[in-house]
Amino acid sequence: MTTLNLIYPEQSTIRFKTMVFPDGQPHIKIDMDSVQMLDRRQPVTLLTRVDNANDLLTTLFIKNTLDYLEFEQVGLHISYLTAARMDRVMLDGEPFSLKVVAGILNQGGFKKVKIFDPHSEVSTALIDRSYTVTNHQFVKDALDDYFRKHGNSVYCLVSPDGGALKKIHKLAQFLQTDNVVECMKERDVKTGALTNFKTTTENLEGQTCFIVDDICDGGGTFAGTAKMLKEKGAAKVNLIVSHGIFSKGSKIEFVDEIYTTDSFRKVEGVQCFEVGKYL
Ligand SMILES: O=P(O)(O)OC[C@H]1O[C@H](OP(=O)(O)OP(=O)(O)O)[C@H](O)[C@@H]1O
Repeated sequence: MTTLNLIYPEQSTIRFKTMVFPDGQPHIKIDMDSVQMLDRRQPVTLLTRVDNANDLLTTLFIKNTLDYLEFEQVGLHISYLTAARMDRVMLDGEPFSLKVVAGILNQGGFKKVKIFDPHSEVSTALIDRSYTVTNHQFVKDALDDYFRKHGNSVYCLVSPDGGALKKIHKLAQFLQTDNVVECMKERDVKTGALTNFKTTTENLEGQTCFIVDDICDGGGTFAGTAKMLKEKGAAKVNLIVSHGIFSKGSKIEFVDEIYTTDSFRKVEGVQCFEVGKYL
């Protein structure tokens, strides 16, 4: 596969240099020697994080460069998509950010777009020719790693809220388990405050729980959920999140171990897998 890999440049088939001009404009230069021998009718995949406005612009600049070079089939693999959480107008006076980001990506005219564990189906609904790459294999790898280190034990998968609930049963099917604990939380979208952590599961005595979700930002969702699970007897509460932002650090109260990927950035102090394997 021919790749232009911004996440792991050393693995890129097409070599390039990225830079930022003094006025802040991002720029890319493709090493023409590395494209000379390529058949431009064959597919090229651009792998990138789209975690800020400059990444978005760089992505479109690269597509434009490849268009000029007459590559015919350029696909885009996105490890982390900025604004994926803003999948509706949350409050009057705020934008529908994901719609804007999707509109920009659609300008690129990519042949196919794959997104690793997007926050909701709104991303693939708005982005042309786009597909979700599920978290299934990543979660399986995390569980295998955990049980290799700690020995096998009875475990349950936990969905912490409504967003995660939509995905957890397909994951459970993939992992061939039916031990799923459904939880709920409430978020005040004005203040971000989290309250009302609850679940209908009564007893988790001795269980090893794995909370599975797309993003850990400040970690409040997971501290609140883990506290509740431990009050119900859980022996261990671990967290598996595809995208580790960890805006308040990677130590989360009541959570024992954390698995994430470098989809957003490489995270120290937790088990951080390379996202490239899953894209
Ligand atoms: O680490 P935190 O700061 O707690 O944020 C992470 C949570 O935020 C997002 O969900 P959101 O609250 O937007 O709800 P939803 O999944 O039900 O849409 C995400 O899916 C996590 O559940």
